Amino acid sequence: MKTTEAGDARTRLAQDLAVSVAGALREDLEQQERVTLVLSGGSTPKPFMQALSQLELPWSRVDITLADERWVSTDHDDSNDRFVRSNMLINAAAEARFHPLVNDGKTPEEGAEEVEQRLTALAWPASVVVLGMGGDGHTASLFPDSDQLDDGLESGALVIAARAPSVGQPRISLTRDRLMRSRRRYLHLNGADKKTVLARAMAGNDRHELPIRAFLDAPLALYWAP
Ligand SMILES: O=C1O[C@H](COP(=O)(O)O)[C@@H](O)[C@H](O)[C@H]1O
Repeated sequence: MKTTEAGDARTRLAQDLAVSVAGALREDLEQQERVTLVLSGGSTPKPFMQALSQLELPWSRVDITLADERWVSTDHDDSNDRFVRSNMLINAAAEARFHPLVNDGKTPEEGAEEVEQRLTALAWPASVVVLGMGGDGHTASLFPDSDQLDDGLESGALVIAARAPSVGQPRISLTRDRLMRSRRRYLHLNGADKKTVLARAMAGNDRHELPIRAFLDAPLALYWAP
């Protein structure tokens, strides 16, 4: 496929996903006062967030948080917080309330408890969780080479501090348990490489090898473009 065609397909996919997510939030907002939307960082979600931000919704009743975050300052290039503020909390969605995963703690280990308390106050189950996936099969910050992977997959905590040799910055991540406390989950992927990784994940069951597997045993809507 030519690059421009792939780009068009990714843009259409991002728009379709935005329409689905907005529909889900609207549906839940008819039943409850506030709803929770959990988003992922990384490069894939940018056009999705921009499309979603333009859709009409009672955004002031939407609480947005992240599946994971790098423990960096909020003006750092790698900050998901900054990414959400620049690409999601704009247009109509500027009215939404954002709940960051970072605080003044020097490390995620130091800051995690306060983040846990803060996020506990949101409406759970979340209406929507949008996951991404890395080429190593990680999702959120549940990395195959992380000493905290078992905790992330098994513990009933809301968040964990996570470190992995494969990534430089310390992270904070929602646990599998919390990500699964959601009415709808979407997996947003672009590219042939990620399709191959997902196919491998679907063909096996070792969650330590490919942590995304921990999310494949329950409904997960796949949004993939070449
Ligand atoms: O590091 C991360 O990577 C994955 C995928 O990122 P992408 O750049 O390939 O879209 C993301 O889902 C995850 O939340 C993030 O921490």
